[in-house]
Amino acid sequence: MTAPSLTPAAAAVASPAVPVLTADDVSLQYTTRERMVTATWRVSFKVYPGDRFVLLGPSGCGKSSLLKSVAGFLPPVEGRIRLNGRDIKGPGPDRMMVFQEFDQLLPWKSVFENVAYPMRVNSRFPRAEIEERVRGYLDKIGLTRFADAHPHTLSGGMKQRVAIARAMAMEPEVLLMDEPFAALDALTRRTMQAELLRLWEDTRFTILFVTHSIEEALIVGTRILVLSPHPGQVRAELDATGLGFDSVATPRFAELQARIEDMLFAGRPGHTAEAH
Ligand SMILES: Nc1ncnc2c1ncn2[C@@H]1O[C@H](COP(=O)(O)OP(=O)(O)OP(=O)(O)O)[C@@H](O)[C@H]1O
Repeated sequence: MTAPSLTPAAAAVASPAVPVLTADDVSLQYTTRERMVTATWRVSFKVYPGDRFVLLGPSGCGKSSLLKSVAGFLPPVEGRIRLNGRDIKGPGPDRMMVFQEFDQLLPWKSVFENVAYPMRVNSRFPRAEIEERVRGYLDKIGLTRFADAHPHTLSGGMKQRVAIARAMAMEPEVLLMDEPFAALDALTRRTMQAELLRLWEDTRFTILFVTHSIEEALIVGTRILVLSPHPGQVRAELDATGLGFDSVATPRFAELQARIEDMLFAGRPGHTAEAH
């Protein structure tokens, strides 16, 4: 009897050992008229289905550039990025991005239409399913009552929720999140982190999440890639499985936090390893 063949995506889900996303020795550069900037230098990592994979590092280490490259907007000058075994050649609906900025929604469209928009301009789902899918995702993020509202009437947190619903509704292979909560106040940021974890518990989607907050990385991430300052190189990959809000005061959380701080700040003024 021959084994049933699986699509690359289905095969990746069937075997947790098959990465959904692979970056091999990825170097990224920008060439402007005045100079050439190396954003990352030979960065490698693997993201497995259901990972909440965090890229963590100081400002300018190339986190956003890596995300842009995975999204298909910035080809590597060296190395390869593959999604389900295929080289990334450009943007696609299998990788949806959530940004930090509150102005990522279309201001002239309602919340409902914002969430529906990528589905309407893509053939990923049958037309007849779109409305139901939008309603389902608005319900998931608690914004059903605001379906007809326009973005300018929403708070920052609500706008980010809409952006997350819009990206999730496409059911991408990887959800790309570029400091999605960085512009929110501390309280709303916590709420949104908790909400993301709740949504993840529901469907275990794959997330590639960029942050420069060590605490956020430990709360949100299952695996953390620590990058050195500019140009970004891999310092370490850490397992943060099982950590969350409940573990903020635990020895394991403190130990990982201290290790990351040492990696990022050792030798800098004001940093002493004994402080931990
Ligand atoms: N469009 C661009 N043109 C030229 N240089 C750029 C461009 N975008 C980013 N860079 C440079 O590439 C390097 C990496 O930038 P990137 O935004 O990826 O870092 P980051 O780690 O995401 O930083 P931050 O946390 O501040 O957003 C920086 O030196 C930055 O100045």
